[in-house]
Amino acid sequence: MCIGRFVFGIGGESLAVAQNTYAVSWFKGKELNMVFGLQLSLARIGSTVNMNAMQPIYDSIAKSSAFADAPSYQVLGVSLYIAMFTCLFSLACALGLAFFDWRAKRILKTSAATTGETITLKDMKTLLLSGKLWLICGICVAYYVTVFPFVGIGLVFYEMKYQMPHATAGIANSLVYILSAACSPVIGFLIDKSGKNIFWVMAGTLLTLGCHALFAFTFATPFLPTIIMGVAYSVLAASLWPLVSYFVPENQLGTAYGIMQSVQNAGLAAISQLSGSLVDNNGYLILITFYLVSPLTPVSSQHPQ
Ligand SMILES: C[C@H](N)C(=O)N[C@@H](CCCCN)C(=O)O
Repeated sequence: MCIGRFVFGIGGESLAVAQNTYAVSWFKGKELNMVFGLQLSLARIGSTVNMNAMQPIYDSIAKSSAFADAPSYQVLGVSLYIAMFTCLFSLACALGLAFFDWRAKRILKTSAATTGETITLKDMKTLLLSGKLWLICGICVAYYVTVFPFVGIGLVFYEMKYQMPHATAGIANSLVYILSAACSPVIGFLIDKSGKNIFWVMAGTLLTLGCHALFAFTFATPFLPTIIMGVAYSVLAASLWPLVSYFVPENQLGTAYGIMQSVQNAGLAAISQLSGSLVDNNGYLILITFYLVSPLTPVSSQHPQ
């Protein structure tokens, strides 16, 4: 399983780096934040379908006559084969993209997704010494560790703190992603119109901070902070990722996004472990208080655009 997850991580994250680089190369100076919003929206539709569909798929295979006596790992294997079809769909889309890129290159007599320049060792050194890049990486990791691991353990959190039945807790937990799927493109459009990415990054961070405070210190309905968190996450993600393209030259974008994803994933791996151990040993109040402190890092590391 660990090998499978390792390969999955390499594939998924490389895909994300390529997606971000293509998006900037094709849409910079146009509606870039909206394009990132659309990408986020589709990614979150995928997460929501995954969160809600896999268990029913597994249950219906287990109940089917063909697998009535099958051990659970076989039922799981068949469920994962079904999930594999969405990866094949993704591959088909990538092939379509390659075709359009090749066609654009032929018509425009240029490389569509790059300037034709490749990164040099000198560029790499300049990039690695760029304070702005590391600040964005800091914002990214400090913010994302308060959202993805929170959603990861959210189901049990809603069940335990708010005594919600399993199904209601599942709905509450999916709300962050459902809202993000619905509103990310609109938010991206609004960010394009205002052109103030750093302001929106700060707004998203502060709103998320408020949500964690409500989760930690009140027993008011959790639906309100969950809904706000869905909107705040969309605001942050649609404004943060395009920000890289404002100061990194086009031939270094892939490397810059690769560094950003690596830092993000290193933080997520560590904080997911820490979240589990904090919940088990200290309870949810300490965990949410920890989430409350983490976004302060992005707020304190931002300066006006
Ligand atoms: C999957 C990746 N590690 C990630 O965090 N992606 C961001 C959005 C990246 C911009 C769109 N390609 C996310 O919020 O899911």
